[in-house]
Parts: sequence; C-alpha cells; structure tokens
Amino acid sequence: MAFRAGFVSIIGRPNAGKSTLLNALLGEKLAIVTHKAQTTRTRILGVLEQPATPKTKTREALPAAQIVLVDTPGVHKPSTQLDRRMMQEVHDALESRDVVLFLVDATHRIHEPAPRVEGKSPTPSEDKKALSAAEDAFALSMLRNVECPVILVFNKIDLVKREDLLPLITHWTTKFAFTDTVLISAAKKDGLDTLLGRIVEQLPEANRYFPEDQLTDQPMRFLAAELIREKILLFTGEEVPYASAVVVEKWEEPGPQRKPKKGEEPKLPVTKIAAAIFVERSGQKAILIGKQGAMLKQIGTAARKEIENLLGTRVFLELFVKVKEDWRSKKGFVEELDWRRQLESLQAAQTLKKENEA
Ligand SMILES: Nc1nc2c(ncn2[C@@H]2O[C@H](COP(=O)(O)OP(=O)(O)OP(=O)(O)O)[C@@H](O)[C@H]2O)c(=O)[nH]1
Repeated sequence: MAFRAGFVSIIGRPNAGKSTLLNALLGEKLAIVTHKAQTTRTRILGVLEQPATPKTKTREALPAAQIVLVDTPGVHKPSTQLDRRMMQEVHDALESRDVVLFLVDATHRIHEPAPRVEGKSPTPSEDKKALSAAEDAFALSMLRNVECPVILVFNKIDLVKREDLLPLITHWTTKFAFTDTVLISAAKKDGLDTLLGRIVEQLPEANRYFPEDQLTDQPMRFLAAELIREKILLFTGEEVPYASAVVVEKWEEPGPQRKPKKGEEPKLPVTKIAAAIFVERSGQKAILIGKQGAMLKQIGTAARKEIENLLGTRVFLELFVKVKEDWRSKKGFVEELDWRRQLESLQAAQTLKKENEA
C-alpha cells in the first residue's frame, strides 16, 4: 500500500484540549498545557510517524503515514492585537490542509440562544448561555471555507456519561457536514487509535514532508520560552498570565567538556539561557517577582527542570522582568514576538556577523 502524508490542523474553542491531544498523539510534550483558556498563542507543528495497521473487524488495513499535526490557539473573538494575531494563526492553519480536527469539549452543555422577551432584559445566566452559543457559532464559522474533510472530535469523554453525549452529537452534526465523529479522552489517551485510523483514511498518497526523525519545526529556544510561559500561567493569577510574554535573549550551547579527573563523576554540560518576561504594568512586574524574588525563583526553578529534561543538559537559567506598556495592543511588538519572526532576525544577525568576520 502506498505511503500517505498530510497536514492535519486541530482547531476548537479555548480549553477544548487541543494541546493535550497534540502531546498525547506525539507521546512528547511539545505544546504547553494549563487549565487556563488561551494558553496556546501560536501554531505548533508536530510530526507523527504512523505505522501501517492491519485489517480489523471494523476497518480496512491502512498504510503507513506521516501525519503533520498543527495545534492552534483556541478560537475566540479578538479584542487585542495579540488576539488578532492568534486568530490569524488559526486561519493560516486552515489553509491548504488535508484534514481538520474540530475539537469540542464534551463537558460543555448545548446552549441555543433563548428567545428575547420584549421589555425584559436577559438574566446573567441567559447572558452567559447566549455568549457560549455565540462562541460555538464563531468557532464553527472558521470552517466556512474549508474544503478538506473535517472530523468532529469530542474530547474529555472521561468526564461525561455516555448517554449525555448523544444530544451533543446530534446538536453538532446538524450544524456542519462533518466527515466523521470520534469520541476521545486526550488526557486518558482513550480513542486515539480510532482517531488516527480515521485521519489516515482521509490522507492522500504522498511522500514525507519532514525527515522521519524530526518532531517539530520549532527550535529548542522557543520551546524553552514556552515552558517558562507555562510556569507563569500555572503560578500566577488574574491578568498576569495573559499579560506575559517570554523572549529568550541569550542561548549559549555548552562549550567543549573538560575531561573528568580520575574518580570524578562526569557532569552533564551546561546550557546558559537568559530570558525576558514582558508584562504590561509595573504592578504585574511586582507580582511576577514576588516577595524577595520568591515568585520569579519558583517559576525559574520549575521551568529550568523541564528545560533540562528537554535538552538533556544542565541549564543555567536567568529570568528578567520588563515592562512594555500595553504590549498586547501594539501590532509591531506582537509581531516581533512571533517565533518565526524571531528566528528570521536571529538568522539575519548571524549572517551579518559571519560577513563582518570574513
Ligand atoms: N479530564 C480531561 N481533561 C482534559 C482532557 N484534555 C484536556 N484536558 C484538560 O483541559 C485543560 C485545557 O487543555 P489544553 O490542552 O491546554 O486545551 P487547549 O484547547 O489547547 O487550550 P487553548 O490553548 O486555550 O486553546 C487542561 O487542564 C487539560 O489538562 C481530557 O481528555 N480529559
């Protein structure tokens, strides 16, 4: 059977579990995950090699495939430049795809907009329901121009009773002509084989897009920046997580290793990293630093451990907090934060340095 390959974008409302699904399918932590909505800010690409699968009672045999998964920011109505940038990332991820996974949180109740009664203003609960229905409709509207197969995926089924799923499935399948419906729990890794089978069924015959051993297109320094941001999201509250952005400013690979002396334990080499955390106000800076630097230390220690696991080296991590007033509303700054843009600037600086040295 001929090899298959293609790009598969995962889209859905914030907190549906898109990043959890990406990580679960890859068996690697590529995207950061938190309980806070709008954790993911950029497209994250993960390359999955799927072996051929034999015929089963319910499915034909499937060839081996390379599935290029693309995790995206949660679909929400934009109010800042950062939001607009995030939604642009979703639109980009929907362009020339082979398959789209539309992920729905199965714990969300269905809210059809209640009819308005003249002279009576809606209660807060009605308001909330109307907002939720509008957000579902907005997420669906993203599929308007999508021409490839779209698979409806209900996630978090570990949290709901099977009988509660039926009305949910009926509701969503009347809204759009989905190719398939799959029930999963990304957190419990339940239903993933079925999902992978359904994806491969839809993929075209094609050669690999990436070398077999490549996991992502995102260089380590940007994965490290995300791990720092994840700890900020986990350890701080209110506006701080949303008003924070992380930029790695210095990244020094380990130099040549000194040979251990006789009887000395060999030590892992050290990667030196310095990162800036941008916030919008001095009050947020104070919260991030904490009493006698305690908060920044907690963030740094937790992030360092994960970056060490990622790199397989020891890590010396320095964090600085900088205030950039209202950065989320500044188009230029938001664009500079994009890791693809940062990579271009780094490459340009390196080329210039080489030319100057020549
Ligand atoms: N119980 C349960 N929790 C899950 C499951 N999948 C994800 N979660 C949790 O849901 C929350 C959101 O998960 P994420 O993977 O960050 O969701 P996301 O869709 O990427 O979120 P955004 O970045 O806001 O778009 C986290 O607390 C996850 O642990 C699941 O299958 N079962």
